[in-house]
Amino acid sequence: MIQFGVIARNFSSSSAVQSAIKNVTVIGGGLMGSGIAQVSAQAGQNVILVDLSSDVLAKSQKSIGNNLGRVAKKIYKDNPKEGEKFVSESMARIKTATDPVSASQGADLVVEAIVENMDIKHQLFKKLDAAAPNHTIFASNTSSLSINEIAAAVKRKDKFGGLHFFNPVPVMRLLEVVKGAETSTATYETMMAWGKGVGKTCITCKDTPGFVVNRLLVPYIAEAIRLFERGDASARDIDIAMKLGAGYPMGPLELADYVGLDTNKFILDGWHKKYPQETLFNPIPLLNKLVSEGKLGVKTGEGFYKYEKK
Ligand SMILES: CCCCCCCCCCCCC[C@H](O)CC(=O)SCCNC(=O)CCNC(=O)[C@H](O)C(C)(C)COP(=O)(O)OP(=O)(O)OC[C@H]1O[C@@H](n2cnc3c(N)ncnc32)[C@H](O)[C@@H]1OP(=O)(O)O
Ligand SMILES: NC(=O)c1ccc[n+]([C@@H]2O[C@H](COP(=O)([O-])OP(=O)(O)OC[C@H]3O[C@@H](n4cnc5c(N)ncnc54)[C@H](O)[C@@H]3O)[C@@H](O)[C@H]2O)c1
Repeated sequence: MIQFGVIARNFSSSSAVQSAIKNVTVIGGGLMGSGIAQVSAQAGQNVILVDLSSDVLAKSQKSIGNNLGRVAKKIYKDNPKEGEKFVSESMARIKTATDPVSASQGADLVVEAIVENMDIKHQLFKKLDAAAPNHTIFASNTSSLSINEIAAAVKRKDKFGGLHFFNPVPVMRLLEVVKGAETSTATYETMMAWGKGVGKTCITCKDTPGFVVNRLLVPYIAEAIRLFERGDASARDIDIAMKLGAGYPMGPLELADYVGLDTNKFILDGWHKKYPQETLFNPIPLLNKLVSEGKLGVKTGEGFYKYEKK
């Protein structure tokens, strides 16, 4: 059961975000960007959510509205009127745009949550670096790429770091705050204060592949897929084992479907290339087969499991 009491407590302490950041531009209005925009707005931040596609933005605004409703039902269960006010005021703080440059002109913080592709992230940050105010902090929500390597595209390396949220953002209470080699202490402290202010429990780590959680999740999920591929156990039993045996809310194969098998494959292939001697990161024929057949998990209706189309 999700501890909404914790979210409520975080929310109340975050309603006056105690940091230098008031205006946040989130670039990438997909799964993660929409969640980051939501938690920022509900903590009182002014948010501009940017995506290439206005269709994506329209879909994301709808899902943000629905998810705010879920949060409101928990926090204001005895006062629905207040709940409606919470939702409408939070939604009013979120603007959308398709031009990242103009959307970053007034930003104190830009959080990037676009496609996990180094070249595309470089192109975006290079463009923003030349246009955004000098004080603006840049952060990437990347799952698996190096913060230092992404920062190579900008001059403001002292104002660049990692803010790694977890899916689904409104529910997962962790935020990994990553200090790059040249991130200044002031930037790091501002990111930590902002993360706390939007209701997250912040941990910090160096710029190491996968930071903390994914570095442990990658081998875990990879080994679960190999266990299934060898026929040692069924997908269902593997997932039940980890839910009842290790207390996880989702089993590894369920989680792989939830995050997306293409994302899993992308990360594994990237780390195999970077660490060819590490057998834990070896390619997995079954994963490659599912991805090649377009069975990407929840987002396509089938992965290790079949899902009803919503
Ligand atoms: C091949 C191997 C190598 C590669 C492997 C790579 C793996 C790692 C890398 C993957 C890629 C990137 C990963 C990323 O960088 C880091 C991550 O995000 S890792 C994933 C972390 N997340 C999890 O582990 C999720 C675990 N699951 C859960 O916590 C829960 O199942 C759930 C998702 C919260 C759903 O909860 P349930 O109880 O099952 O179902 P409900 O639907 O009832 O939801 C419960 C409760 O939560 C509220 N809620 C759910 N979703 C949202 C939402 N989107 N917004 C707001 N609220 C939400 C909902 O209100 C429910 O409460 P109720 O309404 O019932 O009162
Ligand atoms: N999915 C997860 O579980 C998860 C969790 C944590 C971090 N991440 C990371 O967050 C980032 C986004 O992941 P996601 O799952 O939200 O992906 P997504 O595909 O749901 O969303 C990405 C969005 O970025 C948009 N986009 C792509 N290029 C763009 C550009 N140049 N300018 C503006 N918008 C652009 C796309 O239109 C898309 O809507 C990735 O770096 C990923 O590694 C993902």
